[in-house]
Amino acid sequence: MNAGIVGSTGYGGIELYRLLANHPYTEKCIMYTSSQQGGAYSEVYPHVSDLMDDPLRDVEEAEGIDTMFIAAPPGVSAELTPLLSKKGIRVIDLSGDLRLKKSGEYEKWYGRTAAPEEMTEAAVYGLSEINREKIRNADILSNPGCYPTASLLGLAPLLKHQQADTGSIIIDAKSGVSGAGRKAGLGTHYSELNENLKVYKPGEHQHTPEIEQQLSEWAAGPVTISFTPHLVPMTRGILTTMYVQLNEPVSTESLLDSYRTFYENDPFVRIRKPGNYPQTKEVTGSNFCDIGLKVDERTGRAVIAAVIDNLMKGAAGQAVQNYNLMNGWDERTGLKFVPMYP
Ligand SMILES: NC(=O)C1=CN([C@@H]2O[C@H](COP(=O)(O)OP(=O)(O)OC[C@H]3O[C@@H](n4cnc5c(N)ncnc54)[C@H](OP(=O)(O)O)[C@@H]3O)[C@@H](O)[C@H]2O)C=CC1
Ligand SMILES: CC(=O)N[C@@H](CCC(=O)OP(=O)(O)O)C(=O)O
Repeated sequence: MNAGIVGSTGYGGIELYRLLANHPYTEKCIMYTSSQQGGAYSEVYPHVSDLMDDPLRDVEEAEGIDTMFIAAPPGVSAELTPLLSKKGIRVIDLSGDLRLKKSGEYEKWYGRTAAPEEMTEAAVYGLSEINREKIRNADILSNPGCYPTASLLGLAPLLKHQQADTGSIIIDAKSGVSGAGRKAGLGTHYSELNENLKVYKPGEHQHTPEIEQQLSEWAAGPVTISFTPHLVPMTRGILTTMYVQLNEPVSTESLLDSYRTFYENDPFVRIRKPGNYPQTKEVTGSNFCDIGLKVDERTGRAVIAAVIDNLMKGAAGQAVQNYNLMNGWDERTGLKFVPMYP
């Protein structure tokens, strides 16, 4: 099986290379660029010297590829996916281009022209644990956003079991700076970021409709959330802390039991014990999503904490998990990493 990476020079691209280089069923990995054709990949990333010195190529020349991973800014996949599909190449898109199904939503939140409707319709939303059966048959896979992955995995059991007051959901999210990509601007300059913490895009972040779309499907009715992301001075990691009013009283122990049952066949979701809340460092470099929670009996709210590595379960890791499912392989193939610690 041969794979290609569009956007290979970015953070999502280099993380995909790290995974595919060790993937037993991927013979070749071809690296594409829109700006640095001809140069060796190891010139962009010297840490892969002697491992990947192949020249970077132009995607227009793509051939002999079975699956193309697209890890490029918004708008690229909307244009490229129809062309690749026509060539019979399966697409796994890490951007937000194919995630929003409702007409007008992409234009509203991303401020640009949406992909052709038939592409968005054909794209399967790749939240692996929830959509496994559809993913197995996908030719176009839309990989979830980093914040939506942590938020949705943390909320799925409550929503699917109709235990949540769906008008009450607050998601307070924090991300490491690699989430902004390699070419991020001034806001990610060391001296702006170091010893600092800030809110950005409260109520207007592009992942809001993606989370609402999935929650509404589970709740079988419209769900509106309050979603506030924060930028944290660390390289990798996302922590989402979610506050949900419960419909009926339930104990922490019993809610944790129902989460454990819900995810019992999902090797990458780990549910913590009562009183144990996951930390971003505990999943770094791995494809795990770790979840801890407490029912605050005083307020009747569940407080749920979910952590992921934004470049792994939030991007390249989940993309490879979906690649495995699409090819009928064990979904853990090439992903059996113990998290890096400390
Ligand atoms: N970073 C993260 O944690 C996550 C990122 N994502 C999404 O994945 C995508 C990639 O993000 P990330 O790797 O962080 O971003 P980066 O900015 O690090 O890299 C993006 C890469 O895209 C390439 N690119 C730019 N313009 C074009 C173009 N017109 N055509 C083709 N390629 C282009 C660039 O490489 P070159 O100039 O060589 O072509 C660049 O290296 C984004 O859509 C992002 O939103 C999703 C989940 C998490
Ligand atoms: C820290 C940080 O800046 N994170 C990025 C995540 C972007 C992303 O993943 O964008 P799409 O999934 O929409 O392509 C952001 O908040 O915009």
